[in-house]
Amino acid sequence: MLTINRFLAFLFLFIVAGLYSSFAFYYLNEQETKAQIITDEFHRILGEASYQIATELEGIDSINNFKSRFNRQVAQNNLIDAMIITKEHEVLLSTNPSIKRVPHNAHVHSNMDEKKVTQLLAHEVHQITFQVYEQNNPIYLSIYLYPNHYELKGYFSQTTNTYILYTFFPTILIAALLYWVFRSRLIRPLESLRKFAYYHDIVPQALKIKELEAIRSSMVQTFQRLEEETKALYSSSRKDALSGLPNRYQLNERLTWLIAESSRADAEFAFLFVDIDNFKNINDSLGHDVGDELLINVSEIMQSEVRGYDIIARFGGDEFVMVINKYQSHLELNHIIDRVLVKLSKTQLVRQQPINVTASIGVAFYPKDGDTTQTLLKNADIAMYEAKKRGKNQVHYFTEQLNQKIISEIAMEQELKRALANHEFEMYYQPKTCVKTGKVMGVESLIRWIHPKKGIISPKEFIPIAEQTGLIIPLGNWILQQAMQDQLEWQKQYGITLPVSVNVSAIQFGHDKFFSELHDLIYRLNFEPRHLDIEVTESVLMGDTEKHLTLLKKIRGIGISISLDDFGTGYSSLAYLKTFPINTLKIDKSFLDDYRSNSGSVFIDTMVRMAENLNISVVAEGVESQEQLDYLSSIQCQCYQGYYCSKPIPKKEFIQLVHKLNV
Ligand SMILES: Nc1nc2c(ncn2[C@@H]2O[C@@H]3COP(=O)(O)O[C@H]4[C@@H](O)[C@H](n5cnc6c(=O)[nH]c(N)nc65)O[C@@H]4COP(=O)(O)O[C@H]3[C@H]2O)c(=O)[nH]1
Repeated sequence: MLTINRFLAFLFLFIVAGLYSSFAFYYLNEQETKAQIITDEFHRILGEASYQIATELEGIDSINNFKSRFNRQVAQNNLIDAMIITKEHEVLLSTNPSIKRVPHNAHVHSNMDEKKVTQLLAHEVHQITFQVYEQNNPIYLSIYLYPNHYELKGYFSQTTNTYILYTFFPTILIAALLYWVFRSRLIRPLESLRKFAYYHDIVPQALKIKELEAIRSSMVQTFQRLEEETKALYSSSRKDALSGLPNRYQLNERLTWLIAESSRADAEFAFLFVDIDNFKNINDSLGHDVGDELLINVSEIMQSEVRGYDIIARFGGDEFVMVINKYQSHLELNHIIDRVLVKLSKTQLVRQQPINVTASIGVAFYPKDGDTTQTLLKNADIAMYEAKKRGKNQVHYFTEQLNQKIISEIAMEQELKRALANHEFEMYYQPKTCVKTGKVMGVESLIRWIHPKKGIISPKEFIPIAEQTGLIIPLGNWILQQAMQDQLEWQKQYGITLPVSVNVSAIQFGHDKFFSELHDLIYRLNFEPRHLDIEVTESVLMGDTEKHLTLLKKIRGIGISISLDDFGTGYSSLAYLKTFPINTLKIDKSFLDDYRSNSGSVFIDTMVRMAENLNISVVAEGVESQEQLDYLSSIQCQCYQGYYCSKPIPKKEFIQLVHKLNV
């Protein structure tokens, strides 16, 4: 590729060659002119001498009269070595006594028209022949001129030196000057522009060449603009646009730095994952603008509670991360978190609307709970979810135990999916027995997971996970169908008609299609609805009251009865019993465990009396002994469930049990 340096080298060679050839032309021309002048001079001398002799010679004997003139001529002209006059082969006169013979050199030329320097130097002798009369007889004389070759060579070599002197130095000087101009005005500026374009560091000085200066100034402007844009982009890519807090990228960077620093100093810091409780509701009901402003408020509140070296970042949506370090004790850290929670829960005025929010915070510690950003984030997130589960508006600290629990829950989810597809579930049945007669009055269906490796798994282990993952919907449908089919089978095969109770979880109950699917199933199986009892817990009543009341009424409307499970353990309210169409109260096992104590018996007695007054039947759960049964009998509780009668058993065993008890 052609570079400027190469181009300049070519240019200089061209200039040097041009200068040299023009100087050479001038020099050669000049040499030729000088050679011509010298030759002409020799010509003139010979011509003049021949004329003088021809006109003045009186007789051949008087030829020596011209000697003095010839001597003078030779003496005056240092380019002439000698002159002689000859007649035929005889030397008549000579300015140099050593020349005694007529030159017979083959190189003697009489033609003096050629004017080349080399030929001038090559001529050894110049000659002219002319005619004179001796007693009226013509005779021919010749004059020979011997050039002084030593002087001639010296003369021409002197001009050659002068030529070299006059051509070499100016050429080198001009070339050097041109090179300097090009280098300082073109090559160096271009090189500085190249470096500037590549490194963007040193801004080149203003340039002398107008076009280059235009390029330089436009480059400077462009780079300045690019730098500003890059800065703006860098800042926006690291900041959350809404709150102005660092975003997750900046958080990652700062955490990486903090982890390195803490690892060196062997220090601990707390990683807090903060999630605003029910933020979606605020967004949905009050609009995104209000939601956005609320998030700004929240970020300001959090900022006001931490110190400069702590980090607050918006992680996305309503999730924030706080990294708190340099606290004296966990107590101090807890104070900080508490302050944030308290301040957040105070009524906030957003667009003239008073809004109450709370937050759930999960805490993981570096390095105890994780020594990478990912692990800390994951563990703080797990802890945050635990805080939510425990009722929100609180902080929960991560522990490895909790982590393991979550991990096994995740594994359980996968296994549950597989189990559902592989039909690994089976319904067990536990009788509801009459306290007085000991006969089976009804039956509760209780699911079991027959795991191929682990054996029977209790519903307490997998139902909560099925609820969390939504698997409870297909599983719940299967349970209902299985319980109804078994009930129908007992009727048809054994003539046993017992109402079957099926547990329905709050999530299953809240599912939009719950009623329609239940209705379809009953219709499809041709099942008598009054033989079905649905067991719900108090949490079902606490949710969307209006919706659930309507649903319960619809269920009751088609003839299905409703039992309230685990009664007395939750937020039992008399209002529920008044409002909701409940058929049966199931007194929780914990009360029966405690029946001997005064307070325990009072509760059981009160519940039985209250149910009686409200025309609601009662089932006491968890009866394990004759004493408990006697007690129930003494307070006129009609029905019980418990190991005392039977544990939950497979359907075939259950039928045998019914046959045995209901004789
Ligand atoms: N120690 C003791 N325990 C007794 C006694 N009598 C009954 N139990 C146990 O008490 C639990 C009663 O069921 P739950 O309160 O509805 O509590 C159930 C229910 O909430 C849930 N569950 C069970 N099956 C299903 C189901 O098919 N669907 C749904 N959604 N949940 C179910 O799992 C929970 C646990 O079920 P299980 O392990 O079968 O445990 C059953 C039963 O085996 C007793 O005398 N002593």
